[in-house]
Amino acid sequence: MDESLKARVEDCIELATPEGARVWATAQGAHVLDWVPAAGMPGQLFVSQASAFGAGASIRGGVPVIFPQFGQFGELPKHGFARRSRWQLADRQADSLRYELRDSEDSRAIWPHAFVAGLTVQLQARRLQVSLDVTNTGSSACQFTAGLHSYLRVDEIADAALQGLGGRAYWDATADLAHREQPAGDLRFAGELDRVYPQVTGPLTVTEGERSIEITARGFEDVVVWNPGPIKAADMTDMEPHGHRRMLCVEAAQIAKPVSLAAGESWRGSQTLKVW
Ligand SMILES: O=P(O)(O)OC[C@H]1O[C@@H](O)[C@H](O)[C@@H](O)[C@@H]1O
Repeated sequence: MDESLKARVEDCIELATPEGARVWATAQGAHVLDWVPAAGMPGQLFVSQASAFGAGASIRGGVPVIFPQFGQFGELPKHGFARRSRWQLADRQADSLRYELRDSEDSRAIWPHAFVAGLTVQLQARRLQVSLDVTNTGSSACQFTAGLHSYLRVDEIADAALQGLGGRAYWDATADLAHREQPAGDLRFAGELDRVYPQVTGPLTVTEGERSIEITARGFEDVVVWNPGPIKAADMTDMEPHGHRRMLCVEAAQIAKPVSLAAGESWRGSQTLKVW
C-alpha cells in the first residue's frame, strides 16, 4: 500500500503470510485498504489519493462495507451507516482479523434494530476473503440490504474487461434502474457504467493484458458493477484526478431480495479475490 496513504490512516493494521501476501485494514468502516497477493506483486485495490480517512469518513477505495442499506434502495443515508462507523477490533491472528459493530443510540435513531455485525478478513497466498456477518440481537425481525463494495485496481479502465456476466439481466442505475440484458461476451468500459445484476452465480474475472483476478461470492446473490466515468468522477471531491481510469468496482451485494432475520438469526456473505 502507498506509504503516503498508509501514514494518513491512524490505526492501519497489516497482516502478512510467509509467502509475502499482505493486507491492510482500518477500524474506520472495517475497511480493507489494499491487498498484495504475493511478494513482488502490486496492490490489487484502488484507494483515491484524495480520500478522507478519519472519523465519520467514507473511504473512497478499498472495500467499503455497505450495511444496512445498499445505495438508495431505502430511506437511510446512501449505502447505510456501517462504512462511516468506527468498528471494534474483535480478533487478530497472523493471517486474519475481525472487526465488530453493534447498534448504538445513533444507529437506532435511523434504523431501530439491535444487531452485531462482523467483518472478517482472511489472507492466504494469492487469495483474500472478506466476509460480512450480521446477527439480529433484538426481539423483533429486521430486514437489510448489504454489500462489499470492492474497488479493484486497474492500470487503464479502457483496457480492462469483465468476464462472466454475458447474457445476464441487469438493472441500469444510470437509467432509473431500467431492466436490460447484457449481450454475450465480455463487458468493457467506456464512460459511466452503474449496474445491478441480480442472482449471479459463478465466478467473475477481471482481465487487463496479462493480469487477471477472479471474484467469487457466497451468501451475496447479486453483483454491482460500477465505474463513474470521467464526468461523474470529476465532480467527486474525494476522487483523485483521473481516478476513474484506475478503478473498477465489482461488488458482492444483496439487494434484490433483502435479508430478513427473525430475532436471534444470523446471515453471512463473503467475497473472495484470487490471482494466479
Ligand atoms: O459515492 P458513493 O456513495 O460511495 O457511491 C458510489 C457508487 O456505489 C455504487 O455501488 C452504486 O451503484 C453507484 O450508484 C454509486 O455512485
